[in-house]
Amino acid sequence: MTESAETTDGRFVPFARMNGLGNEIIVADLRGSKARIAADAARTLAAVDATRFDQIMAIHDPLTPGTDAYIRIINRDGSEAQACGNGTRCVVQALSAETGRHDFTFETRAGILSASERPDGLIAVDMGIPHFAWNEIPLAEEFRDTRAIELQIGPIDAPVLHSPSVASMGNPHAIFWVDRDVWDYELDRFGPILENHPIFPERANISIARVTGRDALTLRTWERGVGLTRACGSAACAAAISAARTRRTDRTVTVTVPGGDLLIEWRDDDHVMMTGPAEWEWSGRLDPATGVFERDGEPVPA
Ligand SMILES: N[C@H](CCC[C@H](N)C(=O)O)C(=O)O
Repeated sequence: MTESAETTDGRFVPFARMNGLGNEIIVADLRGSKARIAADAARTLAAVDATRFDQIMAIHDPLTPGTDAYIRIINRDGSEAQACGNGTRCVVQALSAETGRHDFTFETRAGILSASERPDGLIAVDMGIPHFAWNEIPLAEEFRDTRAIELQIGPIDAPVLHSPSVASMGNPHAIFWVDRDVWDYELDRFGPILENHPIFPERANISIARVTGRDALTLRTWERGVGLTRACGSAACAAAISAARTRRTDRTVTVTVPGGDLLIEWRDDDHVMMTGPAEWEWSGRLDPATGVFERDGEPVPA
């Protein structure tokens, strides 16, 4: 994080452009400020190449004693998400660089989670416990068994994708199982239709997954409020637990996403652990009300 916010008129807050396996993340530091990042400001930042992002992780002062920060998660379209695994790793790396600490506890809309930077630099996040009940995901109608729900796309008699597993990792996910290469499917075409399907009253993150072994799967995700991304940590968790729940894999799985590998472990205490990298790219300052920004070392815009 940068120290330069004080040199502005107070509107600007420090941010870092980072990524988690190619999931494009802006970590914005709003601690000590009453400001929030406006949805319009987020959309403005998303429209500029340099600051195009999948999620903004807005770090706020803690609400609950014992936590290090409250994190608001903002999607590219300005909507809010409950969970973001890759972004959480970026926050850990940023705060670890700032404080020298390695263990953190955060609060998000999905609850309280802990995360640690390991000596090898990888970051492990406790993504909490999954939820499988139809009304917790949520779905618009009752399904007793969410390991495979009735939903398909493509011709009625020869659907291209069908019978997804659905799960909540704090945010809603649908996982379509496929036998062929995950790149063979037009996720850019089906993603928007499925994300906004009436069965998902809060929309959903849509993934296609191919099981490649008892401990491995490949995954592509169309993210709610974003679109195709190179990685989605909560989707990797949702896919891994759904694979284990349907006996396709064991409970520890390497999930290969377009940006690389995430290790997911569904522990016996029901918590889902996600381990992977985070990378800093550059830092700057932004105005949370407008989305006006500048890189460190450049003059502050008027
Ligand atoms: N990229 C994130 C997921 C963001 C989820 C968001 N698109 C939503 O639920 O609205 C991750 O690594 O978990």
